[in-house]
Amino acid sequence: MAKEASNTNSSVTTKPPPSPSPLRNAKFFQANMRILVTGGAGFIGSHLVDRLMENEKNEVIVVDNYFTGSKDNLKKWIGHPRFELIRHDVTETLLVEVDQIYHLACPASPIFYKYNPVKTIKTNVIGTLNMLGLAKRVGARILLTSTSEVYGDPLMHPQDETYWGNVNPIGVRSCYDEGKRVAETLMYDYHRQHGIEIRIARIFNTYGPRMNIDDGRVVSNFIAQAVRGEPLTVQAPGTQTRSFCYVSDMVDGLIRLMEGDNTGPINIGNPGEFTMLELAETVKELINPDVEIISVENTPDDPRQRKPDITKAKELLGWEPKIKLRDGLPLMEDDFRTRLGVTRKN
Ligand SMILES: NC(=O)c1ccc[n+]([C@@H]2O[C@H](COP(=O)([O-])OP(=O)(O)OC[C@H]3O[C@@H](n4cnc5c(N)ncnc54)[C@H](O)[C@@H]3O)[C@@H](O)[C@H]2O)c1
Ligand SMILES: O=c1ccn([C@@H]2O[C@H](COP(=O)(O)OP(=O)(O)O[C@H]3OC[C@@H](O)[C@H](O)[C@H]3O)[C@@H](O)[C@H]2O)c(=O)[nH]1
Repeated sequence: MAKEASNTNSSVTTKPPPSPSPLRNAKFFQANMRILVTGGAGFIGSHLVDRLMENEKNEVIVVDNYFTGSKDNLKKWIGHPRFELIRHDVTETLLVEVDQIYHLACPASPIFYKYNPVKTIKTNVIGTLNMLGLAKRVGARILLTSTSEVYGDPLMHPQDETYWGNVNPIGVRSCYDEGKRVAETLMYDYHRQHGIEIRIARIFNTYGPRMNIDDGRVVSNFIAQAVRGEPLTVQAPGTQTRSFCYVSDMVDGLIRLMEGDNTGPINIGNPGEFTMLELAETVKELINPDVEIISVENTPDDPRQRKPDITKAKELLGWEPKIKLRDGLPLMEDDFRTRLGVTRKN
């Protein structure tokens, strides 16, 4: 069992972690590392699965209820002897024997997480409890994909992990923001009370191929609009900022966090910060200079600024993003053009 040399509150750990399966130490049977990815049919999850499957020592089990994910994202692995796909909702208990759990299951786009807010809370709270219960039973290490939304509409800029956030507890985004905050609390309580090995990633806005075309998040919206020749819808005022991380960088950060000795929470994101108007102008310039940029109404509680301080990720994980927005957008454009069936004009 790896030593728990965590960087934050884990010095208060009271119990040793549960033992993993005896097969780990078996003399004649070299078991593969068996890894569960919840939400593995989604955008980040499917890219993570691709990377994990590259290692021949890994067996990967995906559970997903296909609310926002799709089997299509995993089609190259279906039928592979080291891969299993299970239709399962994490709000129900799950019994599988695994060594690591990447717990991603949760709708991530605001229009989807607000669609059924009670279900979003259940997914974050009951779903995380179930995965922690599983980790406890089988002695697995568990990583939670938390979010920059735990900082709410931040009063500290850029945000580092010591900031406790500015979150509306009763707003339309609370099902997600507060749900993830409780999920983080549960992770730490299982760690302190039961010795579970935990990892918490606070993910900032991530983009890349395989995002749902109608996902509703800003990068996928703008790219789909530019490819279709429709106006780019900047939600007012357009001066709000976000920092966008390309998905391959994100997956690299998640794996480093899982494999390392630090519990987190650790921000994983790209500190390059843009207003939504700047993003629209960049997409227009790179993808379709003929499209209009229009201002549309915003939704309540939209955070006004967001940028990760990634000092901790650099120091503790040796990680920093490599792909700049201007290089990542065209990679995503290719994927969207293929799926939308719209070729480039010469
Ligand atoms: N993409 C981002 O910018 C971002 C930012 C911060 C945090 N995150 C977190 O990363 C994770 C993945 O995000 P994503 O962008 O890939 O989103 P996504 O919506 O593409 O993927 C989420 C996956 O979880 C599945 N799912 C949802 N509820 C489930 C349930 N109850 N049981 C089983 N499966 C369920 C969905 O069907 C989908 O496949 C989420 O936990 C999200 O909160 C993402
Ligand atoms: O068409 C659009 C969509 C969105 N926007 C704006 O773009 C910004 C980003 O919005 P998105 O919906 O992409 O995402 P948000 O930053 O609000 O939430 C995101 O951040 C953290 C993650 O946990 C969430 O999963 C993710 O969706 C917002 O200011 C929004 O008002 C537009 O200007 N136009």
